[in-house]
Amino acid sequence: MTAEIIDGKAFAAGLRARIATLVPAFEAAAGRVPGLAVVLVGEDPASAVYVRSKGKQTREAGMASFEHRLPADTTQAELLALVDQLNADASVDGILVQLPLPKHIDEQAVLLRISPEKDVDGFHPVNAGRLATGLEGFVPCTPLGCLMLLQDKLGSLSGLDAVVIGRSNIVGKPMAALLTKASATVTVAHSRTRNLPHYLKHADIVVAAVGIPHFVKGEWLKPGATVIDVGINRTENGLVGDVDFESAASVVGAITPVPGGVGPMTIACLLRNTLVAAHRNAGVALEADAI
Ligand SMILES: Nc1nc2c(c(=O)[nH]1)N[C@@H](CN(C=O)c1ccc(C(=O)N[C@@H](CCC(=O)O)C(=O)O)cc1)CN2
Ligand SMILES: [Mg+2]
Repeated sequence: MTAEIIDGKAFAAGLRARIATLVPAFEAAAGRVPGLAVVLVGEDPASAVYVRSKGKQTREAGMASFEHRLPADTTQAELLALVDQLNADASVDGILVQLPLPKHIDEQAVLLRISPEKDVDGFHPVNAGRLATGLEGFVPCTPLGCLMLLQDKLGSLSGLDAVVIGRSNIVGKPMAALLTKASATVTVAHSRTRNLPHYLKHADIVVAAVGIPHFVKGEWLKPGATVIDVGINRTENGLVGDVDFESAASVVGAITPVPGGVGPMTIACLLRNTLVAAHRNAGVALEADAI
């Protein structure tokens, strides 16, 4: 193995520590701490773990965590009523509805109901549109975390060739928008792309978010490339990424591991977005490059 392992877990811990240092100044100015409401519907075990981590890390950063656990048979109307209540609650700066939702609930209808000013997940079409047009808004946490790791490793991304594998609203599309904004030359590939190795051979940056275990092979990658593996696939051999780590690590320059790469960045960026939301909602200034 020749690749540098990008330690997302350590980077995320540093980011959370920086966020925690900014909370007291907000509290002094606003007379309250930032608040994050997290809503979990049903008993999906992985979602329950993520929601527990979000609550714990929110409190550790000195913010208020409001956790709402609803039964799997909650109706869409009941969930929308809770979102309305959280939209109107001045102690709540950020609202996050944990995905996936049970099948009987229309995910888009719920995400549309969250006030864009409290949409710390960045999933509301208003925030997606703001990102697409270069306006200030909330950027989805996972791609924001990927961008931070890339910029930390590479500095400027200007002119670099990037391939994003995956076109979801949560990762692939916002990732492509962020890389474009950073002046990379971006190709969006996905599970139906013909001849993916053709695109990857030229890619200085690869972000794999396709949801297929070990999908990307080392021999497809450009020597020295930087690879960000967003995949979190539960297999009988444990948690694995979308990249075949073994073969990739002998070719590329740097790669994120799974676990311990992108995953921890997701929650750290959620705390970042919540702190930003709190400043905007309370009309308190936050230095542009504070976090
Ligand atoms: N409303 C949202 N729902 C979901 C999001 C999201 O950003 N907003 N993302 C994912 C799940 N997710 C956070 O919610 C998340 C996934 C993974 C991790 C993480 O730290 N992973 C660890 C491994 C943990 C494990 O063993 O499972 C790692 O990769 O090291 C944090 C958050 C879908 N839903
Ligand atoms: Mg896809």
